[in-house]
Amino acid sequence: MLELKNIYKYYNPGTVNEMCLFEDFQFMVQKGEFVSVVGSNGSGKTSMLNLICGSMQPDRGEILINNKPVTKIKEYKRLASIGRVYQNPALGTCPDMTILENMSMAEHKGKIFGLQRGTNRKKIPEYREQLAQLGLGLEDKMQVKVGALSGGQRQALSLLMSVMTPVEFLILDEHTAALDPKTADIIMQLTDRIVKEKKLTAIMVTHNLRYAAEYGDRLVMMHQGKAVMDMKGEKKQKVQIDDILGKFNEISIECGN
Ligand SMILES: Nc1ncnc2c1ncn2[C@@H]1O[C@H](COP(=O)(O)OP(=O)(O)OP(=O)(O)O)[C@@H](O)[C@H]1O
Repeated sequence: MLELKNIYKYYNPGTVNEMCLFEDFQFMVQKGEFVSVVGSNGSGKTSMLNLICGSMQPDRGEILINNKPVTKIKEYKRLASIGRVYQNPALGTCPDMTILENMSMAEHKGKIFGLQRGTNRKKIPEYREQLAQLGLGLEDKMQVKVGALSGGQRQALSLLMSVMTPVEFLILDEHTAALDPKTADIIMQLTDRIVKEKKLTAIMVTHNLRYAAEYGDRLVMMHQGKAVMDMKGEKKQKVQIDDILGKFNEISIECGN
C-alpha cells in the first residue's frame, strides 16, 4: 500500500513566483491496484510521482509505503521497491552499453558495483528468454548498443529493466507519449501483462484517455493539485472515453489548454 498523507508542496517559496501545488493532498493506492492518472497540464501528476519516488520532498506531510513512513528515505533507497519508466525512452537505459550490459546493470540495481566483470555469462539464457517475451526480436540483439535501438524497442527494454529486481510498485510517467500509436499500443499491452504477471501496484500517468479507460482498475483525474475524479470497481470497468471526456475538456479549458 502507498499513501500520500496531508501533503503540502510549494514551488519557488518566498519569491514572487511562489506556487502552492499541493495543499493537504491525500492519495492512497491499495496493494495490487493499477491506477491510471490523467489530468490537465501542470495539475501535478509528475510532481506526485516525484514525491512517491523520493526525487522531490514535500514541504509538509508524510509518504508511507506499507504503513511505514518513507518521507525521509533517500530516492535510491526507496527505488529498491519501485520501478520507474519515464516518457523519454533514453532515460531508463544507458545508450553506450549493450542490451546485455544494461540488463545486467538493472539486475544489480541498488547493489554496490566492484571492479569485477560487468555481466554474468550464466545469466544470458535467462535474459534472452525475458527479451523474447517482449516479442520485438531483441533477444537476437543482445550485443547491440542500446543507443542504436528504436524508441519503442528502448522503451520496452526500459520497462523490462524496471522490473528485473523484485519491485512492488511500478511508476509509469507518460511512458508511451513519445512513441508512435502502434508502438505505444504494444508497450501498453506489455505493461498490462507485466503488471498482472508480477502482481504489481502500478501508477500510470498518461495523456491518452483511451489507455486510461481501457487499462487498470482505477482512474484518477487531477486538476490544480487535486484529484477531481476517482473511479474504481465496476464503474471503472465500464468506463468509456466519452464518460470522462466532458470533465477532461472542462479542466483543460479552465487552464487554457
Ligand atoms: N521544479 C519546479 N520548479 C517550479 N515549478 C515547478 C517545478 N516542477 C513543477 N512545477 C510546476 O508545478 C506544476 C505541476 O507540474 P507537474 O509537472 O507536476 O504537472 P503535470 O501534471 O505532470 O503536467 P504535464 O501534464 O504538463 O506534464 C506546474 O505548474 C509546474 O510549472
